[in-house]
Amino acid sequence: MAQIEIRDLGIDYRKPKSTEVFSAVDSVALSVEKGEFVTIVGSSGCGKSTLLMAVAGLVGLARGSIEIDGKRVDGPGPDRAVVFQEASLLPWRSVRGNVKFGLEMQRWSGGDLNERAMQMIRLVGLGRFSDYHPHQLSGGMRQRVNIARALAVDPEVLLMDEPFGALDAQTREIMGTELLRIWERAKKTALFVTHDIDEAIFLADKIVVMGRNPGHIKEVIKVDLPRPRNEAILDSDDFHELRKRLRAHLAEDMSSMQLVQEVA
Ligand SMILES: Nc1ncnc2c1ncn2[C@@H]1O[C@H](COP(=O)(O)OP(=O)(O)OP(=O)(O)O)[C@@H](O)[C@H]1O
Repeated sequence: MAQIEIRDLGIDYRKPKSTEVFSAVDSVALSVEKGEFVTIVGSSGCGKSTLLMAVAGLVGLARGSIEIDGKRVDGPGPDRAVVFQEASLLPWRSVRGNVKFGLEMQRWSGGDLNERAMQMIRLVGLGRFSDYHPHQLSGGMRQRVNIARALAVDPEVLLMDEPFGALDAQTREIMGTELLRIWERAKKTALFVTHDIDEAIFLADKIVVMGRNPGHIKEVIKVDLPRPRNEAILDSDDFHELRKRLRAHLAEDMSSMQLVQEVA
């Protein structure tokens, strides 16, 4: 049995200042195996975040179902942790305090809590910075704290919405490699939304390519590149081939968007 099973998913939103409802995601079916790293790509507004938030239990479903380990998702739960684009850290708490915060919410306490927090901080490579406060960290370091906080509560599934979107290209690449190292040790199932084609390939066991109007899955591409991966893989023929395939998908979406704008 797959760990995440999405069947015939549909999500509707209300248009701003209107009673009219539109379908943001429709007829989405997806299976994700335990421990798999799945990236989600597609042009802006095609429903990537909506799909991720639905798995997080933060968006209501209009149609279909989502199951995690056979249990229907009907709201947020401790089996899932979300990492957003902006590191949402408490500025008055240290790195350790921030990581402990998530654990406190789940009623951890005492020495266990401190040990668990430090274990996660070391896992993301910030052992020396545990007493620093968010304003004393770089953007990449802040996102590591965010990831440590998400992993600390030991979720089954890690949901990431453009977690490196606000970082510069070089830091982003470093964070990608770091994330894979962490993921390989933490052995979590991961769903990762990104605009970046190279990032989508580099991280994934499989890539979900979404199309728009309404958001749907166009293709699921299996990535057979060997692991562990490093930047050298970006120059391999297989990587180039996958990049070409994804670019073609996105170009197709862009040209259909232009057509809609011209007709309008
Ligand atoms: N809370 C909301 N209420 C109404 N419409 C929404 C809401 N959230 C998203 N939408 C709309 O739903 C559609 C899908 O949005 P979503 O953010 O899921 O797309 P996305 O692929 O993640 O976009 P991007 O890549 O730009 O972040 C868009 O048309 C967006 O405007």
